[in-house]
Amino acid sequence: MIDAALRLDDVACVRGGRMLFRGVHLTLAPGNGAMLTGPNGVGKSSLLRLCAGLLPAFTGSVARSGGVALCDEKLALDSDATLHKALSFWAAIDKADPAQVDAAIDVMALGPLACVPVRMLSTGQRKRAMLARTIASGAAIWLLDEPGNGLDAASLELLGYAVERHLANGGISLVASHQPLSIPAPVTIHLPDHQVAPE
Ligand SMILES: Nc1ncnc2c1ncn2[C@@H]1O[C@H](COP(=O)(O)OP(=O)(O)OP(=O)(O)O)[C@@H](O)[C@H]1O
Repeated sequence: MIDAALRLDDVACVRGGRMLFRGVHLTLAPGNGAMLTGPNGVGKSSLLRLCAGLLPAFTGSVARSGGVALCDEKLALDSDATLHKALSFWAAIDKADPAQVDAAIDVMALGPLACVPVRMLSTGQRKRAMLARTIASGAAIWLLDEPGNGLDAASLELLGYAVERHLANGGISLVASHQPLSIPAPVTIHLPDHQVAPE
């Protein structure tokens, strides 16, 4: 992950004909974490999609170096497969070491559920499974959209620990949340500060 980098230069985003934000600058190097804050609808998910390359910037530029994992509200795990099999499927596509699946399951304390079909997981357990998928991917750049949704206090601690370890290993994280989260992120982009005032 030595070469991981994420850089936004003067980025603006338009969706549905409306400018959501503009003038966003961000430079993240190995070991750097940032938070993306603001109320519902301000454009946090849109900015993460921009960073993932799934949405074009209206103006400005987005540059990435290293693999990207976007963890949002979509489950994207085979609901009929066991958790271990569903995670292994994606790890193979990501060309990740299969051992990383077991490690990710451990990090998110999902060991007792490894043989349970994904469809039987609770809301919080599914969220932990999606985070485990991100961890197992081995991607350098983690884009986490509301990763605390549905997590209990113990799971929130696991999330904080996982991000901390990822950064210590030279990864990068950008985390969108409308609620405070206890995760390492010295940089904050508060999106309401980048909104265009209505005329
Ligand atoms: N595909 C789309 N086409 C048009 N507008 C969209 C599209 N997706 C999202 N929007 C609009 O863009 C705005 C920002 O949405 P976004 O999901 O980025 O906000 P958010 O800050 O992540 O919100 P939340 O905290 O509720 O998740 C919203 O007004 C939303 O309706």
